[in-house]
Amino acid sequence: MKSIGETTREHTGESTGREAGRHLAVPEAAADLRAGRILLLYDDIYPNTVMLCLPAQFARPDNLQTLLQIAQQPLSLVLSGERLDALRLTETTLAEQSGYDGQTADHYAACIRALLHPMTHRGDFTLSGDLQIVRPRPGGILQHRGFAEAALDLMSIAGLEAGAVLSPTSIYTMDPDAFEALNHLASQWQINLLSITTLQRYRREHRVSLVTETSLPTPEATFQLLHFQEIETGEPYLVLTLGDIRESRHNPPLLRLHSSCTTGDIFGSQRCDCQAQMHSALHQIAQEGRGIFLYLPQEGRGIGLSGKLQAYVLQEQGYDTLDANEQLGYPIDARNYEIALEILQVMGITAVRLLTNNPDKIQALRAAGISVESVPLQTTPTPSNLRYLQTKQQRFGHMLFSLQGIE
Ligand SMILES: Nc1nc2c(ncn2[C@@H]2O[C@H](COP(=O)(O)OP(=O)(O)OP(=O)(O)O)[C@@H](O)[C@H]2O)c(=O)[nH]1
Ligand SMILES: [Zn+2]
Repeated sequence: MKSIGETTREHTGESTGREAGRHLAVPEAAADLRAGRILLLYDDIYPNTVMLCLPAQFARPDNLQTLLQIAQQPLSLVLSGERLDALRLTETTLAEQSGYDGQTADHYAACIRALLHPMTHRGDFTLSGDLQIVRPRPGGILQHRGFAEAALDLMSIAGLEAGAVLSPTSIYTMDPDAFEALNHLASQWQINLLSITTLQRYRREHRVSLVTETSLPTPEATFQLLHFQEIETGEPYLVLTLGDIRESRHNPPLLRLHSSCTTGDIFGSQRCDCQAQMHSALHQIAQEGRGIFLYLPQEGRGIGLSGKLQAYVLQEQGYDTLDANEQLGYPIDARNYEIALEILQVMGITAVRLLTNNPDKIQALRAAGISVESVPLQTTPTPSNLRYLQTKQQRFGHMLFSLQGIE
């Protein structure tokens, strides 16, 4: 008789049909969770209990009843450290303040819903009852091989709220008939399975996951919108694509790597030329009917909105954009393009025509083996952004031909 570990190491992790009770790859497991389905998590190397996992945001009396029926044990709720700190909760058991009537699915559902609700405060609960609150260790499954860490990593990969309901089954992976019992449980309840090793490998190999794909009609064109999410931080990376962008090697598509600029992109700030660059890039992609626009959460060249706005105050006192960053103790440019590169790799892009004036971006892509032809993205200088553009040209090395002849 094979142990769970032996059997799953033989297993490819790939799957064919959509029938339940299968061993899944991580993106499939994430899709199951997004569909509100329960997942069976098991450790295929270290002895442990097999765990049922449900996204907390989908917890309802009916699916909690299913968990209680399968496991016949009290439920646990994993919340992020940040959420538990906000609720001022340590690992403890608790019940809803009013209406507690024992271990029922209705009670659990109300309690979980309340704990997830952003307006819930510490005073709304009394500390009694049988919902076990679990705080995952920082760093997720890469730091600690536990179910709580696995569950919250999975929620982030799936783009779901950072909360998961866990319920231990009576199957223990050291039992001689564990594998048969696990498969029997999975097919009896139509639940798919995911091993901790599969998840850990995915986390080692990926920093972002593709959460949603939808379409986005804009004045320029109707783009395909891909929402990638950084697993560790939850930061969004939005990709607009147009046309067939595969086959990049022989016919490289236009690519814009656009660093977010709230003041420019949203309000049209004239301190910089970000919005003009954004519109120009989208327009050029639309004109060609083909290309990629990647919106990177790198506000203020990576120092964040607060830092950038403080830098603006210094610029009003005479500092240029580079010296203002340094004066505040920030690097002059805190960006890197590692996640953008991972996204391009996931999308199968090996050659691009990069819309930029920034030699660092060209260098970052070439260093990663992407063939890059640079396409200037020049805007017409305005009185408000001329000094900013001149600083970029003279001190950051940007290739800004539009400034030639302007004093
Ligand atoms: N710290 C800081 N960031 C700024 C300032 N003005 C714009 N930014 C940020 O700079 C980034 C845009 O960078 P740019 O230097 O305009 O352009 P680039 O992305 O380096 O290069 P291009 O591809 O040629 O556009 C965005 O993240 C903006 O929020 C500023 O004065 N200070
Ligand atoms: Zn800007």
